[in-house]
Order: sequence, then C-alpha cells, then structure tokens
Amino acid sequence: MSRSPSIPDRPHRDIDSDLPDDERLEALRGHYEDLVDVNEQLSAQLDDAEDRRQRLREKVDRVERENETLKSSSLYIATVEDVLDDEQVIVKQHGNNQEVLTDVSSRIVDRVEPGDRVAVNDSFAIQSVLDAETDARAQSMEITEKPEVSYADIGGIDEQVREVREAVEQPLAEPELFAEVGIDPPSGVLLYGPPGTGKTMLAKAVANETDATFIKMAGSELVRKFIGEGSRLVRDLFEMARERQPAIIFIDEIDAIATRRTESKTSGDAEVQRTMMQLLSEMDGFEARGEVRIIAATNRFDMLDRAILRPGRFDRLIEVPEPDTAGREQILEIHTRNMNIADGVDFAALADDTDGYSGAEIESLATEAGMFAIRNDRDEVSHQDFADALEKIEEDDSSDVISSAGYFYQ
Ligand SMILES: Nc1ncnc2c1ncn2[C@@H]1O[C@H](COP(=O)(O)OP(=O)(O)OP(=O)(O)O)[C@@H](O)[C@H]1O
Repeated sequence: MSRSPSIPDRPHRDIDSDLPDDERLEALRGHYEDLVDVNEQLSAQLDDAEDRRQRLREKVDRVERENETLKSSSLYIATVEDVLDDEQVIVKQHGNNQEVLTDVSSRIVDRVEPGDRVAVNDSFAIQSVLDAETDARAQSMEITEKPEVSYADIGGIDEQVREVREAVEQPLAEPELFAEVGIDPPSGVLLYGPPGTGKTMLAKAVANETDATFIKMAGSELVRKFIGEGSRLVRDLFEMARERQPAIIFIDEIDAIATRRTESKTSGDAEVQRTMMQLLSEMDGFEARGEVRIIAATNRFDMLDRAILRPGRFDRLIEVPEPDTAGREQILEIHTRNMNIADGVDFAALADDTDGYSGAEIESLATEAGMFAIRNDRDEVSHQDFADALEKIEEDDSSDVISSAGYFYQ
C-alpha cells in the first residue's frame, strides 16, 4: 500500500508594511503563487485519497460478498480421524465416509482433536468445530444428498414399491396431477413389518429417484441418546427438510416416540410425549408441504399411538412383509450380482431353504458364502459354499434366539 503523502507546509512570507507599494505588491503576488501551489498539491493529495478510498470500498464490498457466500453456502459434517503435523488433519465426511486430508487454519488448529465433529466446506477446509448443540443436531440426523439405492436393488416387494412410488414419488414428481384432480396427496407414509425387509431401502430409493435429499432420524436415538432434546430435534428435522427440499424425511423406529400412552407418568414418558406432540404438530402445520414428503417405519405396529395414524398424518399404511420364496430368490440374485458365482448354484433351491429369512439375512447369507469360498482359496462361490453358509447361520441363530421370533408388527 502507498504511503500517505506529507501535507505541504503552509506558505509564509513576512511582508514589511513599510515597503514601497510596488515591492509589496510583488511580495503579495509571490505569496499568492505559493498559496496556489500548495492548493494544487493539496488537491492532488485529495484526489489520491479519494482514489484510495474508492479502492478500499471496493475491497470491503468484495470481502463482504465473499463472507455472505461463505455464510450462505452449505457446510458438510465430518469427523476428525487424525491430526497430523503442519496444521493438517484427516477427516471422514459423514454420509459417504470419504476420507480426506485437509488443512486447518491456525485460528482453530489448537481446538481440533481426533473424534471431533467439524463443519467442512466444498473444498473440505475445516470451517468450525461443532459445539455440543450443533453436534447433537448433526448426529441425530443422517443426511444424504443422493442415496445410492435404486428400485432395482430391492427384491420381492414389488407391490410395496409400487404403492410407495404412488404415494411419495408421484406427488413430488407430478404435483400438478393432484392439483388437477383436486385431491391432496397422502401426507405421510408408514411402512411396517419385520426388521431387515427393505423399509429403509425403499425410502432411500424414492429419494434417489426424485433427486430429493434423504434425511433420516431414528426414533430410538431421540429417546435414548438425545434425552431432553427430542422435541427441538424434531423441529430442526422439519426445518432442515424445508431448507433442503425436495427432501424425504425418514423417521425410523417411529414406535420409540409414538408409543401408546401409558398410565405411568415418569419423566421419561413425559419427554417422549413431548417429542411425539412436536412431531404431530409439525405434520399438522405442514399445509404448504411443498416438496417434502414424510416416510416413517416401524417393526412394532402394535405399539403405535393411533393418534399418528389419523388423516393428514401417517394416513397411508404399507406393510412390508418378509419375502416369499420367489422374493427370496430375487433378493439372492440382487445380492450376488457382483459376486463371482460358479455354474450350478441353484438360487431356487436356496430360496426354498431360507423360509423366514428377511432381505438382510439373505444378504448376510451371500456374504457368508463368499467367505467360505475365500477360506477355501477359491475365487468362485459354489453351491456348497451357500449350503455351508446356511448351516453356519442356522447354528449361530439357534444359539442366540432366531431373530424372526422377536418382533410383532400386526
Ligand atoms: N427387499 C430387499 N431386497 C434387497 N435387499 C434387501 C431387502 N430387504 C433388505 N435388504 C438388505 O438388507 C439391508 C437392510 O435393509 P433395510 O435397512 O432396508 O431394512 P429395514 O426394513 O429398514 O430394517 P429395520 O426395520 O431393521 O430398520 C439392506 O441394506 C439390503 O442390503
């Protein structure tokens, strides 16, 4: 930056009043010229100063604009994995688990420790370390810009896929259809059925298909992990969805916050009640729902407070059952798509042998079969590997009470 110019001295001349007129006039003229000179110098300095002021103004404007952009652009949540020397850290981004080596500014480097949750910008530079409050919000929600699941990854529940598409996807993709006919699309969709049957997958696939942000909150966590914060987090959930629309809100294990009212009046129950009331009021006040759809899931349909099933709330119920034989075969095919499968693997027979298996259990069967192939030094998975895997799973299950016995959803 240029140095400020020095201010010229004020011109001074002693003019003797006894001087003859012509000499005094000459002296006054000289003084006048000095003054004009100084005036010119000052004018030039003023112009310079004006110029500098203009340049500084432009710089301030630019910084202000950059600041605004920084403030308004989304930040992503990541966890610090390791802090290295030289103000560098390794962070793992939430949602996609990508690990990145990034810089931390010296402003906050002393505060960053492994395990901390931080906000990173598009170029992964750490912007801030999340305080406990923001952290609770970030942790309570799983936000995925574009889940990778597609309808083709879901097997055995074609009818349920069709129903969810009609209730959730169509209102997002073609809202004008509903406006023309003059009906409101279903408010919320409740998926119920045994664990591991594809409820979460279904919600993710709709988000993927409609290019909507997928925002998941688990009811059980609200009750167990974020005690006392449930209703505020539910409010945040809807706010977040409005900000990120189009968005799909997925509330997993909704039974944890929407249980039937019990007689007991412990403080825990009161807190759960408050969380549920907040959820109901968010849904009721969601007139201008815009491009936000709500899907909830439960394995415990029997426990649900009927208040959440009233019209305008979760008024579309879709049962997602365990897959039948044909469904199991389809799911086996899906989960072995990327596996090196030997000729002679009989999926139909395996589907017959896996009565009562959920989609998730079939997925572990495929993985377990792959493990048998690896143990036997083969890169092809044989029918025998599947048979061995099945036997192992049955053995493990009989020792820890087969999972399919422990839920109710009617
Ligand atoms: N119908 C299905 N088709 C293909 N894969 C499935 C299916 N159902 C479950 N899976 C597999 O099981 C995993 C778990 O499924 P998902 O989380 O969708 O089940 P869920 O019904 O939401 O279970 P929970 O009630 O326990 O939350 C999926 O990631 C997928 O790999």
